[in-house]
Amino acid sequence: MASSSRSPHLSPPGRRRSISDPLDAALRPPENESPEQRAKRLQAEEEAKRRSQKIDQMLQEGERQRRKRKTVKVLLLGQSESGKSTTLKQFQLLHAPADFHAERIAWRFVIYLNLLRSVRRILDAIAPEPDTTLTALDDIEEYDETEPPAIIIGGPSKPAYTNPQFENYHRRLAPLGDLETRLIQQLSDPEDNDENEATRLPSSGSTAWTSGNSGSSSASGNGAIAMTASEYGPADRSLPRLNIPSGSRSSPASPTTPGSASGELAVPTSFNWRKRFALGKIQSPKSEHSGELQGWWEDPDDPVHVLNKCAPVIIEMWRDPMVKVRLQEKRLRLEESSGFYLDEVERIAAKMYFPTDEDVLKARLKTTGVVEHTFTMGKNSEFRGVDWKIYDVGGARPQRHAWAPYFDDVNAIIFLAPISAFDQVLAEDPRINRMEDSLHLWNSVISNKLLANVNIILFLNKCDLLKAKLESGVRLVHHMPAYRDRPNDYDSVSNYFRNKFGAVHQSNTPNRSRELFIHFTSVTDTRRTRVIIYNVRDMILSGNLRSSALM
Ligand SMILES: Nc1nc2c(ncn2[C@@H]2O[C@H](COP(=O)(O)OP(=O)(O)OP(=O)(O)O)[C@@H](O)[C@H]2O)c(=O)[nH]1
Ligand SMILES: [Mg+2]
Repeated sequence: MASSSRSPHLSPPGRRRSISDPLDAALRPPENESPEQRAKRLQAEEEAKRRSQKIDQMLQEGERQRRKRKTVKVLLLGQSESGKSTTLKQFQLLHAPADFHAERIAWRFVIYLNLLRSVRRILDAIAPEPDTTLTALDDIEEYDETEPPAIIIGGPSKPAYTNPQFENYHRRLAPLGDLETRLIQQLSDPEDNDENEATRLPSSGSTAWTSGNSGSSSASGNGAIAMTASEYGPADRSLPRLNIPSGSRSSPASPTTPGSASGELAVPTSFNWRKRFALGKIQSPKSEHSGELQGWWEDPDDPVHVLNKCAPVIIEMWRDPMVKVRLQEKRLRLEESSGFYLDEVERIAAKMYFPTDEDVLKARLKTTGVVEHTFTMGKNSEFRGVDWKIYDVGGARPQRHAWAPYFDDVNAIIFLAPISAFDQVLAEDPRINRMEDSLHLWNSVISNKLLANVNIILFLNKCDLLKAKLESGVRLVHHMPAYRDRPNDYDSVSNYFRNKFGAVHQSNTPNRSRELFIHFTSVTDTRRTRVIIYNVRDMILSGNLRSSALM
């Protein structure tokens, strides 16, 4: 085969073109090229080559940057109600405030439900009770009498009780039963027919909202209320009703487990309820004149109207001195419970109520499954280009099996232990003291070999509640005899817990050189938590980036 004479720099190595190749002919220098023309052509070719090299360089830089983009994975661990989701909300408030604010309105129904749960707890507490002679420990099956518990739970039972106002409150608040059902249906995923796991509360049953069976009230001294769909009283048909999509009405995938002793609101991770209720998505009536969306408060079917109508009764009941005495007798400190809004009923039940940041941080919605959130460090951050992935897991016992798959490539763990919970039991298992559970869980996390090189940050959380609890006279030694005669003040107790958790780490960590970072937190407090989060974030990021030589 004949070969042509071509400019060598135009011929790709290893490839020979036939003389008839039109591209080759086009690229060949003109036959009668003058020296000036040749110089010009060579200059143009040089320029093209320079441009091409520059493009190559830019592409390489892009690739280098892409590879440099690092994801730091952080796992939030701890028992149920330890504050994991609240910590995630604080991260969101810091790194994606616009999203957080856009979603605030979606929390309205959750907040209503939290308020209704508190009302239900009061009604249960003041319901007539027959004489009982059992002690809390007698109630526990399999309790080994030869071995006293390390941590004491429960307390002695009370004699028969009747509250003269019970029937009155009960009757006037009956519409809330129907409202609660409707709110739960609203928050249920119409597509999801799976049975959603919900926390089993240590109560034998709730009488709230129901009529005629007030003598069979729960005797739980723990303030836990069970809610079952069948227990709701007859709905007040004269009240405005909310339009429930037919899918959810026929197969209510209730966030609680109907028929079981469960009362904790939980929406499955797969259902994006926040999006459904975000601003602009709410079905509201349109103005007759402009056709524009008006507020939900103009919708006669909106739940706010029932709540608004019952608000004066709720306030009256909450302020009733006899109710206060009863709650004290039952050691029910509702102020310290999750999702407490009873002191703000007027504001929450107002027709134009719009949740504040604090309201959203206080709202209680149990996590089921694992929720992943990604935040990208902003342009002005020294960690720009870094993705910060946070996994929020369900902390209740039946949820914990889902944690292990995330241990593989995690960079840091924020473990939350609510240190105010020393006198409480697990909602899902009333035989177990919360503090005991937290310490066990802590031990299994820090002794896990897979996590040996993972940064561990411990949040000793709910310090605000711990302070309030100790100030109200609750003594740690009554629940943890090992505390003996140490002072019962906040500093002594919080340091005791710090040492206890620190000692468990010291003795059981598979990595002796691992540093443990401990913070005393109240993660509902935005100002203080912000500072802690900044410190933790920078520590985790710089530690991880440095160790992978990317800084
Ligand atoms: N007062 C007070 N309340 C807190 C604090 N931390 C969390 N809470 C409240 O406690 C409740 C439970 O917090 P969550 O963040 O939902 O708990 P969680 O660990 O995600 O629980 P699960 O999803 O069941 O695993 C919420 O109502 C929070 O507002 C705190 O430090 N102080
Ligand atoms: Mg959660």
